[in-house]
Amino acid sequence: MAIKFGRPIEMRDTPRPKPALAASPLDLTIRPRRNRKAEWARRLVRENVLTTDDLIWPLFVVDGHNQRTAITSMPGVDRLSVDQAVRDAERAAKLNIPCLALFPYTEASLRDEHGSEAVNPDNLVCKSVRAIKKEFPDLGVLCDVALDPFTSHGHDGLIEDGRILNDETVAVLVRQALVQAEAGCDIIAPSDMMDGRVGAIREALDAAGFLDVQIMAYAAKYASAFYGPFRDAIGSAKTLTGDKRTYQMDSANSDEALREVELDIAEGADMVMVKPGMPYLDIVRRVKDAFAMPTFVYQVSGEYAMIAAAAGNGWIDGERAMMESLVAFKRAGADGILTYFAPQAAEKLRNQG
Ligand SMILES: NCC(=O)CCC(=O)O
Ligand SMILES: [Mg+2]
Repeated sequence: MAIKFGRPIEMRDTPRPKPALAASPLDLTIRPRRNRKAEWARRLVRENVLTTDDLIWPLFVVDGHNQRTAITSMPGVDRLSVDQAVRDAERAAKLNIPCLALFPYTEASLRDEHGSEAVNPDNLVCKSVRAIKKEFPDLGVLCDVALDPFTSHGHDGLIEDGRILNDETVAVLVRQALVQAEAGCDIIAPSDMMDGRVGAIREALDAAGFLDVQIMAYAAKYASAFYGPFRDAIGSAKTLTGDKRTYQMDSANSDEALREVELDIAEGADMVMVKPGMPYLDIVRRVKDAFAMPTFVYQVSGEYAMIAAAAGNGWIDGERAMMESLVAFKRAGADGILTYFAPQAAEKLRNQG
C-alpha cells in the first residue's frame, strides 16, 4: 500500500462560511492548531532548521579512471574513481556543502591481515584528498581512520588469536592519520573505537606540526546491523569474519556513550559523533546536553538504503522522508549530519531559496 503524506490543507484568513456540519463550539481557550494554520505561520514558529551548512557528504572512491559504479544496496550512490570524486567535489562546492568524507574500496590484492595499505601515503584516500584539495582548497575534507577497508578480515583493528589488539592497532591508526594529514586532510575522524586512539593521534599530529588538523571522534559508535550496505560499498561484507561487538558499543547502552564521549573530549577531540543516527537520536540529545560540544551524527548506509528502497518502490515519498529524517537530527541536537543524501538535500534547500 502506498504511504504518502497528504498535501496540507491551508486555512484561509477570511471568516469561515457557515459550517457544513453543525456542532456547539468546545470551550477551548488554547488551540495549538492556530499556530499551524498556514505555511507562513508554521515557518514563523518553527524551532529547528536544516541548512546546507549542516551537511557532510560521504563519497566512496575506487581505483581506475572515469568510473562510476553503482552500489546495489545503496540506490543512487556510486563508487567513484578519483577523477570522478573530484567532479563530485565540484558539485559539493557549487552546492555550498561544507565538507566531504572519503571512504576507499581497496582492491582485494592490496588487503592484508595488517591493513598495510592504510599507511601507504599513495593509497586511494590520500590520492583523492590531494586531487580534491588541489582543485577545491576551500572545501573541507574528512578522512576516516580505521583499518576495515584495508584488512583481509574486515575488522577495524589488528587481530591475534581471534582477539582485536587495542594498543597495537592504535599505533597503526596514528600512522594512518599522519599520512592523511600529510595528504591535506582537514578533519581526522577515527571510527575504530579502540581505547586511547584520539589522544595518541592528537599527540602525533601536534608533534608533526599539524596543529590545525581537527579530530572528529566517532565517540559513540554502536555495533549495528545498519552498516550492511556500507560494507558492500567498501567490499568488506564478504570478508568480515565474526562481528565488531568487542569494540563497537552495545545498542542497549546509553550511559556508556556519555563515558566514551567524555574520554574522547578529554583526549583532544574537537567534535564528537554518534553513529548510527535515527535509532540513536536519544544518544545525540544526551551527548549534546551533557557536553555542549559540536555534535555530529552519521545517517548510515542502512538508514539511507531503507528510505531509498521504500521510495523506489513508491511506498513512501522519498524526498519528504529524507528531509524529515534530517531535521530530526537537528531537533535531537546535532550540529551536523554525515549523510549520503547530502547532494539531494542541498539541492532541495537551494531550490527552496
Ligand atoms: N566508518 C564509517 C562507517 O562505518 C559508515 C557506516 C555506514 O554508512 O553504514
Ligand atoms: Mg572510545
